[in-house]
Amino acid sequence: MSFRTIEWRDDAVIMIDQTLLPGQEVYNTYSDFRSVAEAIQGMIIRGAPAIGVAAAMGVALGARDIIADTHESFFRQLENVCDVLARTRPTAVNLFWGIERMKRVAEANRDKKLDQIRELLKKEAIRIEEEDQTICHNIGKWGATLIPEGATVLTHCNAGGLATAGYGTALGVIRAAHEAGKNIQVFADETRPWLQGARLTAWELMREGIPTTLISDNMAGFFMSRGEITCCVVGADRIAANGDTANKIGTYSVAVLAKENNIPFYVAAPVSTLDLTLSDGGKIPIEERPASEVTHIKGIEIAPAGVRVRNPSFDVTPARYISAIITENGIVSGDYRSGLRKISC
Ligand SMILES: CSC[C@H]1O[C@H](OP(=O)(O)O)[C@H](O)[C@@H]1O
Repeated sequence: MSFRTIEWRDDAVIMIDQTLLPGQEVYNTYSDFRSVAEAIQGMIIRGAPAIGVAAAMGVALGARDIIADTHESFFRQLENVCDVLARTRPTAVNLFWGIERMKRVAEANRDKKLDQIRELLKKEAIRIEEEDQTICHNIGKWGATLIPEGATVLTHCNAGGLATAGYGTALGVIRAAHEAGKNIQVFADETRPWLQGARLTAWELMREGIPTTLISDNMAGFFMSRGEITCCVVGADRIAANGDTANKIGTYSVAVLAKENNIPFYVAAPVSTLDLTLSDGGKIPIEERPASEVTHIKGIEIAPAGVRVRNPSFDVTPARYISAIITENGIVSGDYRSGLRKISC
């Protein structure tokens, strides 16, 4: 990949600015938790696993800056740091998973000195980023077994290195199949309105010489109906206990079209994206983002001023449209409720 999505360096957090891609590869430095929260909310960094890492590093930055004479004061202020980060985006469960993991480390070491707790939180945040690399490679290995030689794989949004700590989930499957010499090619949905496919997925795959064709979202059905798509692989932001999956808006449409055309539709995600507390996808919170993301592209207005806009950033694909869910622990299909519970352990 030769880019870094996010990195802890010299007691600061370095992130590539994804709003400037593909035109500019710019790295920003963040020294406080509030600016990390703003980066998550503004999609400087985005993608479920990536914002989980960013939130964890934000907690570590916040803990470092807390001024407290007592543990009670420290932990009360740490709670506020976590709340600010938790309020950035509601759908990707990885964000809350990362924050809760950091809270557990702090709680488990409540008996230590404050500076020791701060150091342990920094190490945990770095560990989460490092673990994600391994997790995504394992997702790739499992998922590549589902990708036939010479396949044309359609993907939606960006579930790539930019959405994780570097290797990707859906793009991890694609990378692993490519690295295994399967001569695959990719059709990438542009993914309106934020254009993660056009701006990020195409950028990632072209850098690695993976043959990629960019299409507008409304073309996916056309190519499926003409037999040009072998399978679909997408990421996820939250997977309910029954397998219903929240992912970027438009994923549901791709899944229904895939079913209609008898094309396998796969979801690739780490087990940290599972939310087994939710029985089904109807309870997954769906983020609504600013109207300007729909009415403007790169600051250029493409709709009449004042037009009414809805901008749900995710939709939920019912499990019946999902052929299999690929995780770092293996592949689940069929009875998702029991399969996901087993694979999550
Ligand atoms: C492995 S990334 C999962 C998921 O996150 C993206 O959403 P966003 O770009 O708004 O953060 C997209 O839904 C990806 O599939």
